[in-house]
Amino acid sequence: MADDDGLFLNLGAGAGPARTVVPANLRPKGGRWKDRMAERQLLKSAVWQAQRKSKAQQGARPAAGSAQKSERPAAQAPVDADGGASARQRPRERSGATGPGSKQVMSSLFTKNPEIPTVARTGDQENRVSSNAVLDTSSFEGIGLDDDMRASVAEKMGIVKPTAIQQNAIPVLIGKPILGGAAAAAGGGDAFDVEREVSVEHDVFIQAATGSGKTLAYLLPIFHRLIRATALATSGAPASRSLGTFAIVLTPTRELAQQVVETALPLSHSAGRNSGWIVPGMVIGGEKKQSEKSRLRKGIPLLACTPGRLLDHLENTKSFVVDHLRWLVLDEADRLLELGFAETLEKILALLDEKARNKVRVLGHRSVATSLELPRRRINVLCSATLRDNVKRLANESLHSPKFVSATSIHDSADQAASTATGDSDTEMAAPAPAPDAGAGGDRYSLPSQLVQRALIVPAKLRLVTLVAQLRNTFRRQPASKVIVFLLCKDSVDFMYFLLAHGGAEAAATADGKAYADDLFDALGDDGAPAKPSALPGKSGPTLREEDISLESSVVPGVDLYRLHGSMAQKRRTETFLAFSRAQSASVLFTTDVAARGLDLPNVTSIVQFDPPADIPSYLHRVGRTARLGRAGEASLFLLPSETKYLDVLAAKGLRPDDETMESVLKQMAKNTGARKAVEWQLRAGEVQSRLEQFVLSSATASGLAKQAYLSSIRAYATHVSAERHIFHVRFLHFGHLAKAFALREAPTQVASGKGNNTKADDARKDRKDRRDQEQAARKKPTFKRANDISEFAVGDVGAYFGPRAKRTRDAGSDSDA
Ligand SMILES: Nc1ncnc2c1ncn2[C@@H]1O[C@H](COP(=O)(O)OP(=O)(O)OP(=O)(O)O)[C@@H](O)[C@H]1O
Repeated sequence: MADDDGLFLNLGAGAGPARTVVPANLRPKGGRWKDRMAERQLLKSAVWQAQRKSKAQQGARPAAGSAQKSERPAAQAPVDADGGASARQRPRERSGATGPGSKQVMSSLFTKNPEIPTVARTGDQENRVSSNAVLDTSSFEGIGLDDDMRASVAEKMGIVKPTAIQQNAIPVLIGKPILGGAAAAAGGGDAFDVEREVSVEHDVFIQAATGSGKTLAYLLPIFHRLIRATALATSGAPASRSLGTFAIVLTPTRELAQQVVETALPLSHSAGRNSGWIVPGMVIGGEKKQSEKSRLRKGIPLLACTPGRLLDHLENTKSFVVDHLRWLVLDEADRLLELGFAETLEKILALLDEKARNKVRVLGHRSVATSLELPRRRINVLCSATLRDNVKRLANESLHSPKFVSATSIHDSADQAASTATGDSDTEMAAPAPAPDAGAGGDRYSLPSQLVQRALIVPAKLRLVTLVAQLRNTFRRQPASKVIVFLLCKDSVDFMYFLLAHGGAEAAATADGKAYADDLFDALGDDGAPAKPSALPGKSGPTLREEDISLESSVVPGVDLYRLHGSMAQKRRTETFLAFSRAQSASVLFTTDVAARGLDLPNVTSIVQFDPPADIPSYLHRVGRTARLGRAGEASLFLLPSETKYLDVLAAKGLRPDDETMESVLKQMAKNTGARKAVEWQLRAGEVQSRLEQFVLSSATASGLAKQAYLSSIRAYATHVSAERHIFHVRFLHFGHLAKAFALREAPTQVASGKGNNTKADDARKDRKDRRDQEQAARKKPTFKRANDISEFAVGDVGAYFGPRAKRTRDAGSDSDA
């Protein structure tokens, strides 16, 4: 007994009332009466649980059904002494625990959980050489970048060497000079200035891992050529904004457009006077069309925009001059297609082609607009981190004489490119460390090889506390971490943001006058760090305020919390995006997939996919927000035991996250309280959960948000793609257990009564409809027009594919730009 300083519940079968032995380090001592009371409540509940279990054991049967079948536990499954899930993974701790007189601790969190399947460790993820780093062996000089530009890129952006994709793409986009044939190539006009060298122009497909510098891979050559054209112009219309737009960059989201402009801004101030006129700007909707029109009238030589709004201006804005357009870049091409922009893209391409046909271009060095330094025709550039079938089709239909450029190779066709993951290139170039590419089903994906991926199988009841533990551990290990937590829907984002901001507040007088007086930090032993809630709830408790860009967390001390989703006002979205990007200190961004694609949020150290991604590309883009440009990064994926098969889906695409156990995360959280034994860390976890639940009970806003998040995420869960519905199916969810993940003590009645739940008949009907749709789609001539996913953004043409927006339950990260 002396060495057993854990909570001890003696439950001899039929041996009368349970005896509770409280160890010295856990015994309520001193402090406020409320703390002692809370502690006593916990102990009481443990005794009660133990007694129930003891009764259950008398008629115990083996648990039925595998976890894969259902998250719902068997009605009378035996309850393990230290929690079903953990005990099954650690047979030694489990052994003897259920016998009469054995040591046992009960927490409702650790009982009646489904079995956690064992996941094989891949174990080869640490210490990999990075695949998207800057190349030491190369230089911008070596790939022909203009001297002045090189100098100012180094000075203004601190960028001195190219990444592998830049090393390969920049020379192709700059154009290799060849001799002869100038007059003919130049259309016979202006022979005076037609010189010996004419570029061979290729459209370009740029495919590289996330965070490998694709944006500069196309921006640098555009600026290089415009600056040279300016420098060599001898007469004609002077270089100025009034010449109109020379390059258009199409992006799927407004944030991405904004990011392109931010990246381009320092370039426009490079190379002295020759670049000053190359002003980057954007039209993305969200502001008055009239003010966009007036900016277009002034001229925007480098225009970043979203597709709907571009098409609108092309059709309706007379002062939008594209006579000299030389580049059309489709950034994140795969996402543009997924969002259903295919038709819009087609119209844009057709309109631009038509406008170019009507324009007779006479080339020569006299003026910028006609300069031979620029491509003779419009160059289309497609950028993507994935080479999926739909993107390949778009490439085949929209690119002329294309080059497929990756970090390791340059090819003439998409199929050649897809067939070579690394090496085996048409053209020699520096080969970075091979990234884990996968090519199943003709798709090709690449991830930074230094990224460490983990999967955590967590029963529904323990999801919330494990997330809290995960975040606390991360910041304890690396206090300056930046973390992004991906969630399924905007309501979950609002709830988590609010809960983690206020849920650990030291004291709060709530609406009904009760005091919320739990001190989470005592429970977690935060080395005496005082809880500093961002806003101590006032009389009516805290509220979710639009004007707060960030809140200081009271649950994960010293950490600033941000949130981002498509239902936020555009201004707030922009401010949040910028604030989180610039944050230098510990911060967490809760977001939907609105932040998954293309956003360059510097120094993000870890990604937590608390809700699984909608599909594989989403997985790829989410985790791609870390481990950028050669930096280290880690990504963890939370799965329910019933979702374990998703690991096979990932493995089929070459994505093999390592297993991380929930216990290790929870133990780690409790470690600095001195808790070592299962009874201790489980008690800590139970306390955290219980206190978050108390907060939700005590705050009207929190409980409203929790219920809304709970209902919305169940609805969103039902929208998983049909191919994965055998894994992600509402039928597998245990609504009562899931409520705990939202700090609710029970499932809100709307769902519990079955209103929010799909019936078997509903599921069967949906399956039949999906099958019919698939068959219909298969009968049609293959085309890149079909969106293959439910949009996170609900933009433009999405309605045409999926019906009215109101029906969608995933986050409507709206980018409506039209
Ligand atoms: N040669 C370089 N040297 C140093 N930093 C660079 C270099 N090229 C790009 N960067 C920086 O690397 C970061 C990632 O670049 P970028 O956003 O273009 O990557 P990406 O490949 O487009 O990623 P994603 O696929 O996620 O959109 C940016 O902050 C950018 O400024």
